[in-house]
Amino acid sequence: MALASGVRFAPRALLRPWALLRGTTLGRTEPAAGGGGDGARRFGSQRVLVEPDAASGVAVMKLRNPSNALSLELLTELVISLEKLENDKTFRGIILTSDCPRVFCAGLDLTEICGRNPAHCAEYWKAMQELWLRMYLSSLVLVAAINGACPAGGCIIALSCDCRVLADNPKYRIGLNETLLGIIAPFWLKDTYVNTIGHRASEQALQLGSLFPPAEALQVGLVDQVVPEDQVQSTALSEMARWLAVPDHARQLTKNMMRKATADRLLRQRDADTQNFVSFVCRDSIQKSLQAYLEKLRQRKG
Ligand SMILES: CCCCCCCCCCCCC/C=C/C(=O)SCCNC(=O)CCNC(=O)[C@H](O)C(C)(C)COP(=O)(O)OP(=O)(O)OC[C@H]1O[C@@H](n2cnc3c(N)ncnc32)[C@H](O)[C@@H]1OP(=O)(O)O
Repeated sequence: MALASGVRFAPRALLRPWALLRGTTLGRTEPAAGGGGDGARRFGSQRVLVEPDAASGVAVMKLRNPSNALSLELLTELVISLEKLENDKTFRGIILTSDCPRVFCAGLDLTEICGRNPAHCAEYWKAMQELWLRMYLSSLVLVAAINGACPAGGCIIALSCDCRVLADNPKYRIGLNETLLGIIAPFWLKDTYVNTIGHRASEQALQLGSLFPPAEALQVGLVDQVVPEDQVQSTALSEMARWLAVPDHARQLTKNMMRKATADRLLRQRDADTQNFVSFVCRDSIQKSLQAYLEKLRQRKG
């Protein structure tokens, strides 16, 4: 972590050369609609589309998985896209949004932990930890433009950003609803919640598994702005400008000062956290609940 320079403090050594890029098209670049020079070239993969604007130093990163459930592939592609932008000094900020109607991110992809062996569950959870660590400690400004439902793992992604703009639609609820699914948010999610909305509000919201509609999310401090749906992107850009008005080194070191202890706590206990997760989700009772829940989701669709 090159803390002294104040430029890059995301822990590079965290990234493992996962051999799981099956079926991805990472690194492919294509001209953006309307053509243009280098500043308009977008790149991406099956599940993440990146639209970089070199002139402003801001890239828009769009999730485009079904329901944006956090599959292993999506987690990996997000980490790689993030790293690519962090390594390119042209970029100072990312707006993270969804290309999927009505859903920002459906949280953990439950098919990754339902009926899978412990080794797969462990690989999956490590990838989840990795993305959170990368995002939470990113040297870039991350603004979440939340244009859809944002439960559980979706909320974690949003919380790891520096700022959140939520579309004013009562169906777009946000929060950590794990308890209602019979699961428990691990300590680092709890810590992130507490860092964002404070201890008492987190205690209540975590125990009750609250999913907040926009006005309540704003009131509790879970999001920074609630705006009409067609203004989410423009508001995210205005927020970005506000954050980018601050000198990078001062903002980055301050961000690190605020977040490092929380991230370090996970880094110290990463293996134990993985073991807890695996032994928990591999229990018969949890597997049965997961199966029933997935079935309910599929039936609800019809
Ligand atoms: C002391 C011990 C300590 C132990 C520590 C261990 C802790 C272990 C637990 C760890 C907890 C980690 C924290 C994170 C948890 C999670 O994220 S759990 C996932 C929570 N997410 C949800 O509950 C969301 C479920 N989905 C929905 O509510 C809706 O789908 C939606 C997001 C609101 C979108 O609605 P709509 O647009 O109407 O789409 P649908 O038709 O409902 O869905 C489309 C298809 O997508 C599938 N799908 C949806 N969500 C998921 C998902 N999360 N995983 C997998 N698949 C999902 C859905 O089934 C549909 O599929 P098809 O029918 O095949 O199209």
